[in-house]
Amino acid sequence: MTAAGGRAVVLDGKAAAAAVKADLAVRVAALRERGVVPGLGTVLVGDDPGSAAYVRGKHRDCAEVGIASIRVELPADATQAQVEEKVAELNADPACTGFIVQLPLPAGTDTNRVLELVDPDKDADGLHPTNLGRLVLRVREEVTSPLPCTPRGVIDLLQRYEVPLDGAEVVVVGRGTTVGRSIGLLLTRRDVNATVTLCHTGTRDLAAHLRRADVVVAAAGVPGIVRAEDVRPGAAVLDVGVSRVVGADGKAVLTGDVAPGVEDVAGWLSPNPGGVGPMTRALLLANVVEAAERAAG
Ligand SMILES: Nc1nc2c(c(=O)[nH]1)N[C@@H](CN(C=O)c1ccc(C(=O)N[C@@H](CCC(=O)O)C(=O)O)cc1)CN2
Repeated sequence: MTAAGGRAVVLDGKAAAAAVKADLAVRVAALRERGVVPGLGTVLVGDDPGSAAYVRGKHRDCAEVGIASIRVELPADATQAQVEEKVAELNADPACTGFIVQLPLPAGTDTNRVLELVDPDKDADGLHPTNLGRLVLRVREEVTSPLPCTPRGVIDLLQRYEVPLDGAEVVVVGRGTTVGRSIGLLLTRRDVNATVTLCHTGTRDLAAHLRRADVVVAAAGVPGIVRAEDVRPGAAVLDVGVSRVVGADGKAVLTGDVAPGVEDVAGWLSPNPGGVGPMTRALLLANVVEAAERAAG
């Protein structure tokens, strides 16, 4: 499907996530018939309302597909040792077949140290150094270790809507851990075959990069950083950024990285909300189910 009438085709993440979850529900039922119950654990540290809402959403999704839920919560002033202890408990818990530590962790917590302590076989986020390393090493073959959820969601959406990726110029904006740094590894695998440029705050002329992109993945967390005048007509634009801004009515609203007007230039556009976010959640469940399937043989 391509754009018609000058407006972008919507990359509908809610519909795509529903399809992913329907498939997973069947696979979970098959696992349960074999006596295997996949279980997702979450570690939430602190009282950030956004993080708490994401974690609640993850457990709602689990209930939808038949995955068991294990919730661990710690106060914002939890020590590094307390966070590490919870990770160790989930590593040892047979009811937990995969888990995540909700990010960001409060200031003062060593995030990398925490992520390193997650058992790579239970790493539902695909962010353990071993799994990121496997992604680097296995660029030529089917990767069987968990993949980071948002990059996986971006590629799934692009492929579902048949956005051409073979030989495409992809510009990623943002070099964060959960998206920017790893997405290039997936997009440059031989079965995808895109060419990737990773732009960030040190990039000299972002607009020049954007203007030649066939696909833009905006994951900077800077509202409106991708402007209509910088998007090549017909390009696919995926809005992954999430920023909390205060609206005209004084209320906080979530906003993405893509400025209004891009929908009139782009060929495909993932809305925000309703685009990559729901896919991030659905592919987290996929990582949990696949880990349980691998463990069950
Ligand atoms: N351990 C992790 N922490 C974080 C990740 C991650 O992948 N693993 N990503 C983000 C937050 N995140 C998942 O945790 C996430 C963000 C957004 C959505 C989502 O579905 N958003 C909706 C809108 C929700 C709203 O309106 O409040 C959408 O885009 O439609 C899901 C998951 C940082 N932390």
